Amino acid sequence: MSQGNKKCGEEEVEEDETLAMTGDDDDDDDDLDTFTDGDLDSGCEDGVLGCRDPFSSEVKPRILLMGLRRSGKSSIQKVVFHKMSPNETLFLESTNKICREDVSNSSFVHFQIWDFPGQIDFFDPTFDYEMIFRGTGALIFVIDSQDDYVEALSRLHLTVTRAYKVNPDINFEVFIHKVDGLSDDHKIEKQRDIQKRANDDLVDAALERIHLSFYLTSIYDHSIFEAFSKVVQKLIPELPTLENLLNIFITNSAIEKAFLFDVVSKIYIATDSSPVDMQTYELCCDMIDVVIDISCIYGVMGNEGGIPYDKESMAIIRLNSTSVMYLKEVTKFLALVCFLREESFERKGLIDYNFHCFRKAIQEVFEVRLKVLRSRKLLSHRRRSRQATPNGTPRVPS
Ligand SMILES: Nc1nc2c(ncn2[C@@H]2O[C@H](COP(=O)(O)OP(=O)(O)OP(=O)(O)O)[C@@H](O)[C@H]2O)c(=O)[nH]1
Repeated sequence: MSQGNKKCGEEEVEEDETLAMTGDDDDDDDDLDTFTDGDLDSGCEDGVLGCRDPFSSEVKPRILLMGLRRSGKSSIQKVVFHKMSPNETLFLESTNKICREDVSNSSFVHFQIWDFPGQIDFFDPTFDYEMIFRGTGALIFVIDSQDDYVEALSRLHLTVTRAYKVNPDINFEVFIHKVDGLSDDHKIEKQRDIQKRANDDLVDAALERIHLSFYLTSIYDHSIFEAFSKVVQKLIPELPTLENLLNIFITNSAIEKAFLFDVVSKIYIATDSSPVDMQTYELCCDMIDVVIDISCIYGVMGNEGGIPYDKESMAIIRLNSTSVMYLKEVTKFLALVCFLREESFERKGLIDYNFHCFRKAIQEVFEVRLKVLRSRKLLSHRRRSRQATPNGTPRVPS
């Protein structure tokens, strides 16, 4: 099914801003001074985006997209989060500013993506890279596998070592990208070579403790969604609980595989502990496309104009391999997609009952998360008000 349904995808993005870099700034406590006033106003009011909030990296982690020019960073962002069709990315213009975007699709998927222009020197003294790396959850470094990657590897090394010094908790993710043009053997060979060289560079710098994760990706198939799913999953603190709930659900319902999907982005935020088979994942993505496309055509649009996806959303697809795919709404943004044998599906009543319990448990996890977020906000609000005098000016330390 088509991935180019922009209408369905548009709602996922709360805001899309382009930040301009300005001069340097010594004040470590106020990250935003590195950007223009306009950006400050539009992007970070009340600490909603958490830029001034010391807990921001936990509340809304940043995912940085870095790499050389034309490696495919903007294309990845557009295809995964804007439903742009891969062919349209041919016409994307080169990014010349840092583009920041808030992704708040679901109760669990909340983060900011910062797309960096390939040609900038982010170690320029006027550029506050410490501020950027400090609030970062994951750094995705994109390497164009169809190009000579010697320069990309040295830039990767520089980026990773600098970032690690500022924030050792960053997850370093390397996308060996544009592998659609390579044969299977060639892909494996490239991955092995890139992985070896990147790790050797770290060993030479006595930084072997830095862990790099590698993924073979392309916007022309589902590999980019799968890789992004894994990157995002590492940033979800509730992941073990979600996996556990899925394990309990599938064992009690004779289901073979279950994914918890963020419907808009098709990122799966959790799955049970059995291994993920790429074909199964692709079928699940296609099923979501079918449901959303059919709902867009025949469904009733809500007042908010979001995707036509609600409590009633469900679908059953019988495959000719005697398997059944079953999709059900879990929350406003999440769907459970299951794979099971036809004979297991005869006990649909039991599956639906177990699903009811599963959904309730997910909602409880979500409520706990909300409570934690609220208390963090309150805490940072109190800290800020303690730092300010009644008329709002900063309190001068006595
Ligand atoms: N074959 C192939 N081409 C891709 C893939 N991803 C991106 N491209 C192409 O690569 C070119 C550059 O993509 P961009 O997304 O603009 O690259 P960028 O890294 O954002 O570039 P800058 O903004 O200059 O830093 C475009 O023509 C894309 O169509 C892929 O997975 N496979």
